[in-house]
Amino acid sequence: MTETHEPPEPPRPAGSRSAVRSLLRLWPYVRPVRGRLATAAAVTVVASCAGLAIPLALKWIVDGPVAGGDPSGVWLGGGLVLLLGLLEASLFAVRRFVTARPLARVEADMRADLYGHLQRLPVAFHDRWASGQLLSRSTTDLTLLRIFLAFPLTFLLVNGATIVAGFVVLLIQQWVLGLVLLAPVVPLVIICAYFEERYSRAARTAQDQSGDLATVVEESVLGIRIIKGFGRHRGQEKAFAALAGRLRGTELHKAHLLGLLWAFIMSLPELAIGAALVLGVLQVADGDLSAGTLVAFLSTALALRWPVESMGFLIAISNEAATAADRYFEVMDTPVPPQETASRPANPPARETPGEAPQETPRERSGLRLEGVGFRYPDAPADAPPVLDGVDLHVRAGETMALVGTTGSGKTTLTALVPRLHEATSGRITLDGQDIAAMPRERLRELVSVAFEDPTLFSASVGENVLMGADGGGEAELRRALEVAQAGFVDSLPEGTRTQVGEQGLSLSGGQRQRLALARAVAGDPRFLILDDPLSALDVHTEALVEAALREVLAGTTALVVAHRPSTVMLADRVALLSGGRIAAVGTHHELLRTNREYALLMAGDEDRGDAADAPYARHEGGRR
Ligand SMILES: Nc1ncnc2c1ncn2[C@@H]1O[C@H](COP(=O)(O)OP(=O)(O)OP(=O)(O)O)[C@@H](O)[C@H]1O
Repeated sequence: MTETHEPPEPPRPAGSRSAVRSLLRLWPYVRPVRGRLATAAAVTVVASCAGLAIPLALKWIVDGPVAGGDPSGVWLGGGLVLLLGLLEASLFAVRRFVTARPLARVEADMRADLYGHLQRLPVAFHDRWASGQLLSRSTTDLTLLRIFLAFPLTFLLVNGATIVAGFVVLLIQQWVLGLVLLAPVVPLVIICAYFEERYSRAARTAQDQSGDLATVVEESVLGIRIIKGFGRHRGQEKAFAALAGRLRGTELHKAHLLGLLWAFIMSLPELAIGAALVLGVLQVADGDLSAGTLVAFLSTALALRWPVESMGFLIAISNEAATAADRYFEVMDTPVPPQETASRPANPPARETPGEAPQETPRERSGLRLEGVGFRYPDAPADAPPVLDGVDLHVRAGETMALVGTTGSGKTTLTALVPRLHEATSGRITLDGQDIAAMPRERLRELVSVAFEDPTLFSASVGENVLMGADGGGEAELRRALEVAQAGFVDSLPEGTRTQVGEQGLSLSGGQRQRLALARAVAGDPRFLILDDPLSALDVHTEALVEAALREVLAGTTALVVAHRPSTVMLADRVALLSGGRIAAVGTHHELLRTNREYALLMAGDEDRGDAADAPYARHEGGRR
């Protein structure tokens, strides 16, 4: 952890883009509610017309009953104005009612689609993207889009139409004064175009920065023990303050731009209204214009103030919504590998098609086989050697193979290829003779179960966490899995197996979490078991108990177990040594201790000491330190 903590950069778009084009991409989601939105727009138009009719009623009152000294006419006119006002207000309320529910649905649908897509995207995508960026896209950005659809979208159209209709009314009333009011339109259009481009850029930066901030907060919350343990809270605070300061700067820049736009949008029309007022008064004085027409003209012009002034923040929100749409579709446009939805053709051709029961003969129970398997991480530097290069390994059916190698030799990477968390870049992997590349995902998940070094648990009950590994498994399955993992401690939890474990199982110890993760892996009796150093957090006594129970499970399973310690290696029938991206040696623990210097050094926990070649390997024969 460094003082100037920088979250990984998410992919950011280059160049400019059209806000309209970005927003048009929302159409598939908006289409089902288009009727409601159109109704809301129509209601808003009627409400705006009611508002625009008020000045006309005023003109009638001034030129008619007021000029003619008719009090009952004034009362009638007053009543009419009141009615128009009430109609306008109630129609705006109806608009809200019509749109609220369907737009909440649109937001929920978009969020569900994003979540579903994230689940299908490969692990490599999640390795590359900061979690805060994904979090902010699925929360703040979608809320922004709902707000846009509920308010600015309708009002941009309605206010635009109101402005056009208002100017037509103004020109009909008094075309010279109307032209005076129209004069600011050209400079305002130029200013808006200038503003739009700059505001879009600032909005994008601000939304990305708030995603970065979310990443830092999330990492700080998850890593709170490390931060406290290393006394790094001041450093984290500084890093957070730096990022928050940058976001604040961007928000201020946005506010500055918006303030400038508003200043123009408000002052230019005001100047035009002032000029029209002076001109109108002179015309009334000359007798060229009736006082009623001037009142109506000015009332109409004033009624247009809100639609004109609102354009500033409507454009601003629309820009932010366009940015939110871009950010949303950047994730949604990331293609899901075809294998996530269907099997890909393999050589030899797949022996089963999705949905079919696997065709299997005893001859095909050939275990787990890796043939010429190579792998390179997609974001690895071009000149870096592949992590795995021509791995050949055969784990016989029912056999337990330990996988050992120095730190960073690629053990975890290799184990991740079997459940296809990553796709091998070359070679092939077969399970009982079936190429996993041609196997439907569901089938692969049924066959292979995994437990990783980092035992992630979900915010759910202990039972639910364990039975994730056994679709439809019941109490008996749960008990058996807990027993194998020596996880009897669950019975002393407040609600036994129904106890909720917190985010990442934080309320449990590392060893307890590891045992639950192991129970999850063995529940459901998988035919193939992949365990990545499953006993590393256990004390010697518990480890021995888990090993004894695990041995029974492993007896009927084909297993690949990443091992760092001789005690874990002792669970295995044979051991494979991964070195230089390949399998350098395969044999029993004792054979390799005798014949392979690198293996012997590894088991001695002394891999870096070159002069230890002649160390008395025999002392490890017992398998335990
Ligand atoms: N997501 C990733 N992107 C790029 N490179 C990665 C990624 N994950 C791991 N690597 C690199 O791949 C190599 C193998 O890593 P891996 O985690 O498989 O090693 P390992 O043998 O399991 O190590 P350990 O014993 O410490 O767990 C390392 O050099 C590592 O830096």
